[in-house]
Formats: sequence, structure tokens, C-alpha cells
Amino acid sequence: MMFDIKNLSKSFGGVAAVNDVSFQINEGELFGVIGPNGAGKTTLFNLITGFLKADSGEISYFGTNVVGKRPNQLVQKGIVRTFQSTNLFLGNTVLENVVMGSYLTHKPSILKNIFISTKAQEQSALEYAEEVIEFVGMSAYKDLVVDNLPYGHKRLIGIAIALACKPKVLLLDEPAAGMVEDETKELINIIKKVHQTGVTVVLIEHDMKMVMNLCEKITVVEFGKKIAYGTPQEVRQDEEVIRAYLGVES
Ligand SMILES: Nc1ncnc2c1ncn2[C@@H]1O[C@H](COP(=O)(O)OP(=O)(O)OP(=O)(O)O)[C@@H](O)[C@H]1O
Repeated sequence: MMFDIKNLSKSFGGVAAVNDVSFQINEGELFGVIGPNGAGKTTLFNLITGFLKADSGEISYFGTNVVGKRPNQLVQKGIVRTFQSTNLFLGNTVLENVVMGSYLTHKPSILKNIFISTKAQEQSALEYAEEVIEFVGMSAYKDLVVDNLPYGHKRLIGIAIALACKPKVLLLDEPAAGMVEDETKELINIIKKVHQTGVTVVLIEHDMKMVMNLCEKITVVEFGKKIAYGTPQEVRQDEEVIRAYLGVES
């Protein structure tokens, strides 16, 4: 088992954003987290990736409790996320963004070594960045400055940056938000490809259809509480889910 999340809780003032949530994620799984607005999905992601510290509960990752570890420590263990908003280095090319982004966002300890890194190390970082750019289908754009690229492309660069960190588990926070239909199709192909390479994928998504079609296991949250967990088939038939979520299809 990759993640064993037990009785996880996080409150903001009086709001229990994540309230006594437990579930498991197996290695290699394509896992979805769904729930209405404000249900606690992003907070859950922030807890798993070390951007927030749980008030109580445990996040066991391959048998070790990682609550309290910093995001860059978790990246080094293979837990890598993308963000809802695109956060790129304007004025720089796609390739520069992927090289710099993976250093700056996820591996600050390597940044310190940039100045003493060997030509061979630089070359291998560059080659790997080119590989992940090709993987997300952006090779034709690699030398273009990112500023004027379409929104969907910017989001793919965000995924390329995450992939450059060599994740064991990739957490995607609403990757299809703001994408047009063709971009969403392309994104789904990329998510499937990432999964096929053996990387565990955890997806937060409002697009219910996308999660139901893509994911093998799903956790449904509402008002900070887990209300269902299972296969898409099981979740689809769950009365709580029908009441809370499917009844108000987005
Ligand atoms: N930093 C914060 N300070 C105060 N309240 C917060 C903070 N972050 C989240 N909350 C509150 O916690 C609850 C859960 O928010 P969260 O963003 O995790 O939900 P979500 O399911 O990701 O929502 P959405 O789908 O709208 O992104 C909400 O009531 C939100 O207002």
C-alpha cells in the first residue's frame, strides 16, 4: 500500500475543512477525490503534500508517517503535485521553465548545487526536461516563451514540471479546470500515459464524468467528511453520493 490515511483532520478557525478522514491508496492506482465546492479536497491535497500540517491523524506513506514533513522533503520521496493556478516563469521558454521549475519548486537543495554542478549533470537535467516536454506533447513549443501560450498548454507545462521531479505519485489539482474540450481530451491521454508508466495518480476534479471514466478508486468528501469510497460503479450507486453530489451535477 502506498498511502494509509488515518483519521486526518484540519480546521481553520471554526471550519473543519478535513474532518476525521481515512482512506487508502494503492501503488499504481489512478485515484480520484471528488466532492462539492468547499468540501475539503484542496485542503486534503495540501495535507498530503506537506503544504499544510494536519491537526491530528496520520498519513502513512509506504509505512512511514509523513505528517510534518516539508513539501520539498516529500518531493524527494516521490510525492509531487501540480497547482490549480498556473505558476510559470514569464519571459522564459518552455524548456527553461521545466528545468528551472523542477529545481526551484521542488528541489531547492539542488538549486544550491547548480553553480557547482558539472556539465554532465546540467546536460542530463536538460535532456530529462526535453523528454518530459515530449511526453506531454509540447516538443514543438519547447523554445517558445511561455507568456502567450494558450491556457491549456500552460497547464501541460505545469504537469511537465511535476514529471521532471520523477514522481512516484503525482497529485493533480483540478487539471481540467478552464480547459476547452480538446485540451481536456489531450489531458486525459496524458494522465493515462503517466499512469501506464507505473506512476500513481491522484486527481481532484470537479468534472464528475472525467473522474468516473478515468479513476479506479474514488473517495467522495462533503463538508470535510468522507462520505463514500470505492470503485466508480460503487460510488455511482451510493445513496449518500447521489444525495450530496450527483443530485447537483456540475
Ligand atoms: N487557509 C484557509 N483559511 C480559512 N479557511 C479555509 C482555508 N482553506 C480552506 N478553508 C475552508 O475550508 C473548507 C474546505 O476548503 P477547500 O478549499 O479544501 O475545499 P475544496 O473542496 O477544495 O473546494 P473547491 O472545490 O471550491 O476548490 C472551506 O470551507 C474553505 O472556506
